[in-house]
Amino acid sequence: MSSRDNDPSTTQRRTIRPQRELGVEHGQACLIVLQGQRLGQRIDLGRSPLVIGRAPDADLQLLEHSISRQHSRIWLEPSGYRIKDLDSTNKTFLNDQPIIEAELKDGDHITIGSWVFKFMDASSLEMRYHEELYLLATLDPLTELYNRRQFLELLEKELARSASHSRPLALLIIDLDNFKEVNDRYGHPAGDIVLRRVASILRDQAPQELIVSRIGGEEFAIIVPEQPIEHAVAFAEGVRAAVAALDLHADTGPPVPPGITISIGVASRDAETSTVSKLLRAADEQLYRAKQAGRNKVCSPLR
Ligand SMILES: Nc1nc2c(ncn2[C@@H]2O[C@H](COP(=O)(O)OP(=O)(O)OP(=O)(O)O)[C@@H](O)[C@H]2O)c(=O)[nH]1
Repeated sequence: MSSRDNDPSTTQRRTIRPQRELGVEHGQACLIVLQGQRLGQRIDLGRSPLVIGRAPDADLQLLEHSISRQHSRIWLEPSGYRIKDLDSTNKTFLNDQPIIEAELKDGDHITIGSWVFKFMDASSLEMRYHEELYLLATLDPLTELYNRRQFLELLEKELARSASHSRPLALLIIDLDNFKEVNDRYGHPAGDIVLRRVASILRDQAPQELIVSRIGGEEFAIIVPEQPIEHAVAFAEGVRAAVAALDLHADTGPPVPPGITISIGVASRDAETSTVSKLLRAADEQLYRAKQAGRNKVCSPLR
């Protein structure tokens, strides 16, 4: 196995699903990795064709020498999904038979190089079971945002992608202000209502390409791909203002507090923050500055 085979960006493109898209759409199908890196990983098949290959611009990039740059294509026709071998050197196999083009049926096994995928149709019970498992494993039950584990996985992939394409990447760490007081004064269930309300503001404010997660008790994070830090700071300022303007009494009535504020630390990928832990630490340092500066603030290396 070459060192590139360990690249964490492998298979990243179709695996990142913003929260709003969670749930099986009618007609949607997926591939499950049965053999290869990230065993059990699910790749959603939408309405646009999926090109599988070794090339960096393949929709599903598999970094393995036995796989051609453009190896196979899967696409949706009115009758269902089809697969075609793109004249690859080592062929595409469907249920162990080499194919040129074929219809995909629920449960089919696709072999490309050393990878084996299982095709699952949205209507299959197994697909629904996988969907449930996927949601349980990746979502925070209170807010239905991504959980910490999924956040860390997505951040690692986004960092690798941003580095390999020399694209910017920013990270926001968001912490509720004086939240202990909310719990102490209004009770834990009221605290949960506040957390859910803040989560829904974050979800509503964030454009679809942003990745919103709950990474701790009263701590959230938003990954901002493809944006310079100036844009991420402007977005953070908008989120901070939207939460500060919340009228919780009007929304739900007592026993929740009348309002809540948040502090936000923003950092972006550069030579000093090129790993998950370094980028997290940089954003945390900015969050600390925001708390020290009196809370209800956005801090970043810019200000
Ligand atoms: N209701 C509720 N409270 C939680 C949950 N997870 C953590 N907390 C509470 O969040 C509070 C965090 O308090 P601290 O870390 O002291 O921070 P803080 O009071 O927000 O103060 P600053 O961050 O300095 O503004 C604690 O009271 C935790 O019990 C949760 O899921 N639900």
